[in-house]
Amino acid sequence: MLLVGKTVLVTGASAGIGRATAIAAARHGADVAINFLGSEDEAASCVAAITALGRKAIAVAGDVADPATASDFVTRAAEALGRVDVFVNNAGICPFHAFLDMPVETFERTMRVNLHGAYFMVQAAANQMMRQGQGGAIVAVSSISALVGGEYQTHYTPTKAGVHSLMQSTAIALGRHGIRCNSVLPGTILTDINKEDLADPEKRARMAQRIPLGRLGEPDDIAGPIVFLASDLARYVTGAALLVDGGAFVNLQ
Ligand SMILES: NC(=O)C1=CN([C@@H]2O[C@H](COP(=O)(O)OP(=O)(O)OC[C@H]3O[C@@H](n4cnc5c(N)ncnc54)[C@H](O)[C@@H]3O)[C@@H](O)[C@H]2O)C=CC1
Ligand SMILES: C[C@H](O)[C@@H]1OC(=O)[C@H](O)[C@@H]1O
Repeated sequence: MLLVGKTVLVTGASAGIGRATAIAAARHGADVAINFLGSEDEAASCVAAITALGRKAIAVAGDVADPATASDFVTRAAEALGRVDVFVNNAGICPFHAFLDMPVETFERTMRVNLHGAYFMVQAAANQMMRQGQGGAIVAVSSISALVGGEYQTHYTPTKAGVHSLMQSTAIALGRHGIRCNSVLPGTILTDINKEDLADPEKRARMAQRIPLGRLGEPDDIAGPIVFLASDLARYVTGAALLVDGGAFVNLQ
């Protein structure tokens, strides 16, 4: 159990990697607050899974693209659970689209959710950790896409590079306060974000073949590394980026 007595906040946690992370944190002894947008039922199901593990949980609705959501989420989490020790910035979108006719709205929405949202959420969480005066850990879900391109992800990959860069800069800004900032860089993980893109069995098989570990990832493959970075086992790790991709990145030829 790596997070006993900690309070963990996760954005976009009603499904996918966020949900797996929230539940893994509870399994490791943490109380958990989740931010979500959309399905109340999915959020309630995540809360139920956490409380079934004997931990406290709350769900707070909010669009991370709105900067006001950040202070609302952090304030309500701290009121309900007492404090904020770990913040996981996970919420994200990837509406696949070609470059040459990228709609302005798609570009701007992707930036606002993935990058602006991360910025204001991390800032709000860090300010709460500062008020508590006992340090903390921030983990951002970046991507292998911070390191490589994607033909239909020209709006998305810069946000993931941006999130990775944000962790490097906040690691410097917050290190003296005992707040560690790291990112995880998942490879391709089977979730709703890529359900449509990977619906073609040939594409899916081609992607899996490129992965030395022989399969696409699942949300729990990412939850473990996030829990590790959030925990005191990683107490001297800050400004780091942990690639969690089954070996895909190094498999050039
Ligand atoms: N699935 C993959 O292959 C990879 C995913 N990632 C990143 O992982 C993170 C989680 O994505 P997945 O679990 O894969 O997809 P997902 O679609 O299952 O989960 C995304 C979550 O973010 C929430 N969300 C979306 N927009 C939001 C907003 N404006 N405000 C609040 N919540 C919002 C969604 O409701 C959902 O719960 C994203 O940041 C994504 O970029 C990174 C690398 C690979
Ligand atoms: C959504 C994509 O399948 C996924 O997102 C990422 O960040 C990965 O690089 C994959 O392209």
